[in-house]
Amino acid sequence: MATIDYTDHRPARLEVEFHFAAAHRLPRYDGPCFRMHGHNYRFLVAVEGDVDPRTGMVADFGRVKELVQEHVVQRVDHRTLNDFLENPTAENIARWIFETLAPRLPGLAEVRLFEIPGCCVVYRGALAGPA
Ligand SMILES: Nc1nc2c(c(=O)[nH]1)N=C([C@H](O)[C@H](O)COP(=O)(O)OP(=O)(O)OP(=O)(O)O)CN2
Ligand SMILES: [Zn+2]
Repeated sequence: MATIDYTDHRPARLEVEFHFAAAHRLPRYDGPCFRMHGHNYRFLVAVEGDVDPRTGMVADFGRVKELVQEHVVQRVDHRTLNDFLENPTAENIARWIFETLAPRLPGLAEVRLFEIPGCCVVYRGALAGPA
């Protein structure tokens, strides 16, 4: 049996993947994305923290899945994103997902959103201002 020193708390990061399909248009875009069109979005939610010595987990994958499904996926899947975001770029969608989850998901570290295969945005919350 492997030996782990459980009193030596170590951080870890978990990531859970989600999908939704939605329509959007970019009202300030000079090109085809100005017109209404759709994407199959994919996003990863990352949670960081110390591994609980009793459970051996940072957070329960199942609890993360429930929270994100309820508060994000069910609100955007098969919807028009412009109904609640004025300019639904990948950057703004990732930020909206992060800010929706942050009060509900302790340890939320990052949202990585793929709008089209090979192109993603990473949002990590507000950057620290000058000291
Ligand atoms: N930084 C960003 N750039 C672009 C965004 C965005 O949200 N953030 N969004 C778009 C368009 O909405 C669209 O999602 C991407 O279009 P495009 O690059 O044209 O990719 P397609 O796969 O749809 O088209 P191809 O011409 O086949 O590559 C644009 N940029
Ligand atoms: Zn688009």
